[in-house]
This record gives sequence, structure tokens and C-alpha cells, in this order.
Amino acid sequence: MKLRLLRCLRNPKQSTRQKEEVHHHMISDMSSNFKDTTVKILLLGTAESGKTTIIKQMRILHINGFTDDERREKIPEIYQNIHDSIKQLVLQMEPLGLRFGSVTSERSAHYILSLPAEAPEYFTEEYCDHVVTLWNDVGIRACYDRSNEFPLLDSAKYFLDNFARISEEEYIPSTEDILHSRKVTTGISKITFRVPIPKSLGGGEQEFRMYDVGGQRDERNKWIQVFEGIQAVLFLISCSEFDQNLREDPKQNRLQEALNLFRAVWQNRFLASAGLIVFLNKYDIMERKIRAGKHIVDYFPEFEEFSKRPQQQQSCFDECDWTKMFIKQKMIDITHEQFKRNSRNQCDVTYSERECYYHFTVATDTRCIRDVFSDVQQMILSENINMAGSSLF
Ligand SMILES: Nc1nc2c(ncn2[C@@H]2O[C@H](COP(=O)(O)OP(=O)(O)OP(=O)(O)O)[C@@H](O)[C@H]2O)c(=O)[nH]1
Ligand SMILES: [Mg+2]
Repeated sequence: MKLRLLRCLRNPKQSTRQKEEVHHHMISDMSSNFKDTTVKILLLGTAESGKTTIIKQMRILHINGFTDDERREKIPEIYQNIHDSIKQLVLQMEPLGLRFGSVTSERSAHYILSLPAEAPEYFTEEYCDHVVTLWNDVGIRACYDRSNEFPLLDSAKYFLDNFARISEEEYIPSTEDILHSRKVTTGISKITFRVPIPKSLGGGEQEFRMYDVGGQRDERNKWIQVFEGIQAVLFLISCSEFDQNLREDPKQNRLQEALNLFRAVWQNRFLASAGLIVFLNKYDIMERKIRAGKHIVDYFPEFEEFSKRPQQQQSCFDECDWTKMFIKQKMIDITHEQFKRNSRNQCDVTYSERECYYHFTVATDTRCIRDVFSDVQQMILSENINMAGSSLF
């Protein structure tokens, strides 16, 4: 049985009895030969779009989460996230023309800047006092409000708000802390897990293998190593990035980079038979930004025209909805573009019948990912059964 996902290949002439036969064939095939039916999913997207966070969620949802030892192993990463965040905020004060609210904060800033880039192994009382002073400083808060102008970890506020708990001696990272922690991915890693198949689809279990890659520009040449045998690409794009530029290239808008990358993935000939599912991620941060007075139109002027489209008005209630729809529409438009042959990795075809599926997600929210992934699973499993059907008749 060859698995090819998400292509609409249902046989309209198939009778109910035939469908049942196919269904049973598929189930016995699945249980008799697990290895052949492992569904391989590849996570793609620019840096910080949330790929590794999705892998962590799969672990929480399908492999019993993290043991106490594994949680303790995350402490250095979380300490580093805090250290990087506070250091970066202090460093950006001067270039942004901001002033500290007090002399005490200025002294704390000197202390933090005198430390090496690597986070301390233990947070001393002195270190903790300086971090708390700085995070409570009006100047630092003003700097944080302008953090779209320089690279800052998305979880900076989460960790600094939770600093008192994290700096305790007996600290063990919670699941939420692990989901918010950030370590750049280099190379390729994978996770394998089994999920129950719903009774309506025959019951039993299905094995999934998910591949995680690094999203920074210099990591992307490694992606091709895992294109072989991939049944579905899960492309993550961060909705909140519209007002930020790349770490790797400070002149390039992050959302624009993500859209360009999406085009390259959509048109890539090695992925032409894989299904494509898009997670429009970090919409929690996007909503926070818009409520704080940021507008996508300042970065994508075509938004103004888009928001006047009459057909959109029923489904869009406020600027957050419009912004979400605008980004989604940009992706839909890309899937309808004529292919311009400018790369040897591009498909030969100029028109593709492939469908692309979109979900708005918050990768740090386990409930959200559980619900979305359950939809994705169902779709993949039922498409597998349909494909088995079309190859039999
Ligand atoms: N608030 C919020 N934070 C998120 C969301 N998704 C991811 N993050 C955070 O964003 C940061 C980057 O996420 P990662 O999963 O490491 O991103 P990545 O795509 O693996 O990045 P690379 O490994 O560089 O390619 C982490 O600190 C996550 O906790 C989200 O939907 N909302
Ligand atoms: Mg990663």
C-alpha cells in the first residue's frame, strides 16, 4: 500500500460494501505491518516559528511528557533564556535612546553587562536582586514594549514574570516552563509515537514519526536529507512576526521571509506528493501586539485594500480577525500562483491540484495542539483509507 496524503482521490463509484472491504483490508494491513504504515510528518518553517514546541507537545500528548530528571536537565536552558533576555533588554536601552528609571537600575545594568554571555550555573541572591530591579524598571519596560525593533526571545516576559519561582533553590521546571523554553535547533531530530485510531476508522493504533529541523537560513540546506518518504509537511508560520526582522538578516521582515519560504516549500518538487498542513502559529502574541496598538498595515500596506473586501466582513469582527485572515489569504494566494521556474528544486507543473489545510494555533497551549492535531490525525488516517481504496479499485 502506498500512502499519499491529502489528495482528493475518492472513487465516486465505490459502493458502501466495497468501502467496508477496503476499510478492513486497510486495518489488517496496518496491524500486520506497522513499519510500512508509519506516517512521516516533516515540520518546516523559519526560525522561532514553533517547530520544536510542537515536538514537545507530541511528547506531552503521546509519550507521557517529561520525568523529573528530564525537567531538571532543562534548567540550564531556562536560566540561559532569562540571562539572554535581561542582557538583551539592557543592551538595547542606549540604541533606542531610553533611560533607566533610577540610579539603582543603572547599577544593576552595569552588573548584568559585566557578566559573560553564558548564564550563571546558580542564581545568586545578588544576581536575582539585579534582575528583579531591572524587570521592574520603567525604562526596561519601555524597551520591552519596543522589542519588535530588536531580536528578543518571545518567552522573555513569561520567564521574567515567573523569575521569583524559577530562581528558587528547589526549582523544577513545570511543563509550561519547558514549552516556553527556547534552544535553537541545529541538525535534524525525530520523535516517534503511536496514537489510537478512532473506532469510526477501524480502531487500533497508528505510528507517527515527526522530524524537526532548524529554521534559520544556514540550517535549511539540511532539510533535503529528510524529504524522502514524507507524507505530510506541517509548515509553521508565526502570525506575530509582521513587525519584526530576521536575526540572520536585520533588513528582512520575518513574515515576508516566512511567506517566501512557504512558496519554496509549496513549489518544491521533492515534496510535491506530500500533503501540506499550515499552522498559523503564535496568534496569542499577534493579538497581544494588536491590542497594544501595533498594525500590520504599517508593514504590509496592501492590508488596507484587503480589509475593505466586502466578502470578508461577515467573518472578521475586529483587527485581530482581519490580520489573521490577511496572513492566511497571502498563503492561499501563493498556492494559486503560476510556478515561475527559477530553481532546479521546483516542480515542473505550473498548476497543482494539491490542497493545503490551515489551522490557527498557539503551540505553547497543549489543549489547542491536542484539538488541532486530533483533526490532522483524523484527516491523515481517513485519507490513508481513501488512498487504499483508490489503489484497490
Ligand atoms: N506565546 C507563544 N510562544 C510560542 C508559540 N510557539 C512557540 N513559542 C515560543 O517561541 C520560541 C521559539 O519556538 P521553537 O519551537 O523553539 O521554534 P523553532 O521553530 O523550533 O525554531 P528553530 O529551532 O530556530 O527553527 C519558544 O520560546 C517557544 O516557547 C506560541 O504559539 N505562542
Ligand atoms: Mg527548533
